[in-house]
Amino acid sequence: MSALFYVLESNWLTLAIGNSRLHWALFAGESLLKNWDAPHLLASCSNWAELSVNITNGDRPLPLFLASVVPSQTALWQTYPNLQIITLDKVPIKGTYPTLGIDRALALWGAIETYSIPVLVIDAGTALTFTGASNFSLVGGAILPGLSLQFQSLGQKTAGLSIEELPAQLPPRFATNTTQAIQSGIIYTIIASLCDYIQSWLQQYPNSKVVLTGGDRTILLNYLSNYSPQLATKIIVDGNLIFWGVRSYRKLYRASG
Ligand SMILES: Nc1ncnc2c1ncn2[C@@H]1O[C@H](COP(=O)(O)OP(=O)(O)OP(=O)(O)O)[C@@H](O)[C@H]1O
Ligand SMILES: CC(C)(CO)[C@@H](O)C(=O)NCCC(=O)O
Ligand SMILES: [K+]
Repeated sequence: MSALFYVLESNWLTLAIGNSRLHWALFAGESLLKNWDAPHLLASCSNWAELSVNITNGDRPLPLFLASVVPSQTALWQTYPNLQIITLDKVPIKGTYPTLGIDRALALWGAIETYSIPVLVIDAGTALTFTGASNFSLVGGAILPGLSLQFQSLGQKTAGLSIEELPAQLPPRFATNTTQAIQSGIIYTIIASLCDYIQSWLQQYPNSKVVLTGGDRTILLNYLSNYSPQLATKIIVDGNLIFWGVRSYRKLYRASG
C-alpha cells in the first residue's frame, strides 16, 4: 500500500489475518477509506517498524486493531506500540464456545450490526465456514475445506490430479475429461452443500439474512447463480464483514472507556 494519504487524528487500521493472507483496512472514524490484501509476513521480519513502513506517518504509528487466526503471524505484531489484539472474550455475542475463530465471531458481529438478526454468515476463505446467530446468540455453524483448498489437496495427495484454474461459470456436471471431472466434483458438491445449509437455515429462520464473504465470494455466487438463481437472489455479498465487526468492537470499547 502507498502512504499517499493524509493521516488524520481519527485514522485507524485493522488487520485481519487469515490462513491464506492478510486483510487490511484503513478507517477514518466510522468510515472505511480503503482496504487491501497482502501476503503473510515472513517470520524473519523481527519488528513491527520493519513491517509497517507504509502505515506510519513519520514516527506516529496508527492505532492497529488486529484479529488473527494464525498465531505465528500475530506474534510478529506484538511489539507494535499502538496495538489492540481482539480476542473472543471481548465479542458480546452470547453462546460462543472458547475455540470459535475470532474471524467468524467478528464477521458475525459485523453482519448483525450491518444487516439484522437472525443472520447466517458464509465465509468462503481458505476454509469455508457457516456461522449463524439469532437473538444475539450463536446458533452454530460448520467448517469445511474451502474451494481452493479442495483443489490443492486433491493435487497434493494424488499423482496427476492437479488443475491450475477455476472456471468462471459452472462446468458441465458429467464431464468427459479429467480437468472438468475434478471441477465438476468439487464445485457441484460445494454448491450443493451451500444450498443445503442455506435452505436448512432458512427453514428455521425464514426471515434471516444470508451474507456471503471471503476471497471466493464472487466466484461462488457466480456458480450459485447458475445452479439456483432463485436462492442466489437471497444472498447478500459483502467482502468487508470482518471489518464491520472490528468497527463495532472499537465503538463498544471506546464508548465504555
Ligand atoms: N490474490 C489471492 N491470493 C490468495 N487467495 C485468493 C486471491 N484471490 C482470490 N483468492 C481466493 O481467496 C481464498 C482465500 O480467501 P480469504 O483471503 O478470504 O481467506 P483467508 O482469510 O486468508 O483465510 P481464512 O479466513 O479462511 O482463514 C482462496 O481460496 C482463493 O481462492
Ligand atoms: C475456521 C477458520 C480457519 C476460518 O478462518 C478459523 O475461524 C478458525 O481457525 N476457527 C477455529 C475453529 C472454530 O471456529 O470452531
Ligand atoms: K476469513
